[in-house]
Amino acid sequence: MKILETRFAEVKLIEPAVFGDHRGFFMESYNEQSFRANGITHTFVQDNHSFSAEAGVLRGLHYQLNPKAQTKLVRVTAGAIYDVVVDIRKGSPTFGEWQGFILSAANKRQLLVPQGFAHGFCTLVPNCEVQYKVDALYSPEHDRGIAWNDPALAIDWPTSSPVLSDKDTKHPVLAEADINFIYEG
Ligand SMILES: Cc1cn([C@H]2C[C@H](O)[C@@H](COP(=O)(O)OP(=O)(O)O[C@H]3O[C@H](C)C(=O)[C@H](O)[C@H]3O)O2)c(=O)[nH]c1=O
Repeated sequence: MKILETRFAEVKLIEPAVFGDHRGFFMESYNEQSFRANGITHTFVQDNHSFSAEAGVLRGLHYQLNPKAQTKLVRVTAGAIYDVVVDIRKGSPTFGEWQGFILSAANKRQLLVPQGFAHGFCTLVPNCEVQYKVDALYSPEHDRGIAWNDPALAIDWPTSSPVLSDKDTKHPVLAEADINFIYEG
C-alpha cells in the first residue's frame, strides 16, 4: 500500500496493493497491521455502506461532535465520487479550507477523514456504492452538518443542482455551525 499526502497533514489518501490476474483482482481493503505500520492506528467499530442511484447525489457536509467525533476510512466499490473534506478545527491555520478527491471503484483509492473535518461527497455517475469504516458509533444526538454550498467555503462541486436529502438542505453555514473541534498543531 502507498500513503499519499494531501494538503492537510492528517488527511491521507491510500492506494492499496491490487493483485490482478486473468480472473480479475484481489486486494486487502483493510489490514490492521499494515495500516498501523503506515500510521493509521484507529480502531474502527462500525462499517457503513451507502448506495446512490443517480449521478449528482450529494451527501454532506457531515460530522459528529466530540465526544462522538468520527474518523472515517472511505472507499468506493461501485462508480465514482468527488469526495470533499473541510477543516473545521478552531484555531487551525487551514480552518474552513477544503480539498476534493476522486475515489472510484476503478482507482480503488481510500481516503482517511480525521476527526475535526467535515465530510461530504457527490456522485459522478449513477449507481455508486460507498463503504466506510468509522472509529466511533453513530450518535444522532451528535450528528451535525454544514451547508454544502456555503459561499465562504466555495467548494467546487461537480454540480450546482445536486440531489439532496431534506436534512442536507437545512444545514447552517460554517460560520453559524455547532462545532467543538480545537486545532492541536
Ligand atoms: C450515518 C448513519 C445514518 N444512519 C441512518 C440515519 C438515517 O435514518 C439514515 C440515513 O442517514 P443519512 O441521511 O445521515 O445518511 P448520509 O446522508 O449518507 O450521511 C452520511 O454521509 C456522509 C457522507 C458522512 O460522512 C456520514 O458518514 C453520514 O452522515 O441512516 C444510521 O443508522 N447509522 C449511521 O451511521
